[in-house]
Amino acid sequence: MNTDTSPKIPVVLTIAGSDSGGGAGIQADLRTFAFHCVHGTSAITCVTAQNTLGVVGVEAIPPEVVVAQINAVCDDIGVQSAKTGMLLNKEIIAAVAEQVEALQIPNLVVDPVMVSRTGFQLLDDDAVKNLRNLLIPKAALVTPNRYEAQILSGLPINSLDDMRAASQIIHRNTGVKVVLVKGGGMQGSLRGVDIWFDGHHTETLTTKHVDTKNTHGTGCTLSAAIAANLARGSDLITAVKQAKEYVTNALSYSLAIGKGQGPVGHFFPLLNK
Ligand SMILES: Nc1ncnc2c1ncn2[C@@H]1O[C@H](COP(=O)(O)OP(=O)(O)OP(=O)(O)O)[C@@H](O)[C@H]1O
Ligand SMILES: Cc1ncc(CO)c(N)n1
Repeated sequence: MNTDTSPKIPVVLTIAGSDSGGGAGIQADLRTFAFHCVHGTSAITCVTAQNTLGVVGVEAIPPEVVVAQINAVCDDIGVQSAKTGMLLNKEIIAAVAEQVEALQIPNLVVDPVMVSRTGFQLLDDDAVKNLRNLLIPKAALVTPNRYEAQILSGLPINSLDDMRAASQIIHRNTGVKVVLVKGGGMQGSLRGVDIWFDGHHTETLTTKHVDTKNTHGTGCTLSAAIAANLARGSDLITAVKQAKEYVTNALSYSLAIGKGQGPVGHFFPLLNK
């Protein structure tokens, strides 16, 4: 084959856990990458047994195997951006932070995954310190949800003003370039509202609230879409706005599968054709 005709496709890396139900984690990330026309690569940090009802088991991948996956991808293929999702424990976080630094991985989006929607703990209690001190400072963007923003800022969050205050504290405490506090865990129409803080400007990013119980994977999908948009050349605020639109569409076309909270649906570009 004449490789000169190969399209130039950006490459993105996800460092995250596997979700057997296919709605979140690595599975959501790779699907999101494909629908953004970027080539997805992965470093799996843990394997979860989960479905739409919740998480029933989790097994960690040894940190050196996580590192080997990151190196295998970066040494040969190279990436234009990366995201982290479920990292599970402090050893994996420290190893990932070291590789991000050593390999100078660009455009890092950190989704500081801590607890599933169904209340299952996805990060050890003693791992928050490493997330805050080692990994988040290396990110272009950190995307805590309501619960994660409360843990990272120490503030209870019940209003938009609380989300704004938390974003500023997280920015100050970690030195991350930009904080996006997500509103999916808030009440009513605030569920479609996120707060952006870059150290100078606060922006309130609003998309229409979608009334559905099938919201599994919104956070993973958002951070994966942001990383994909960055790899395609969008600036950060544009990447976030485009990703929010994608998530809103995915919520509108979410899948009523399983007996619990179904996943967001990525097939909207292919439907009604
Ligand atoms: N019902 C909704 N309608 C519109 N947008 C929503 C809704 N729920 C969540 N979002 C949006 O989805 C994105 C992810 O936010 P959310 O707070 O749900 O993340 P998360 O809790 O990390 O997700 P996950 O359930 O995957 O852990 C945000 O941009 C948020 O505004
Ligand atoms: C593997 C995995 N990553 C992230 C989340 C958060 O939605 C989840 N439930 N499972």
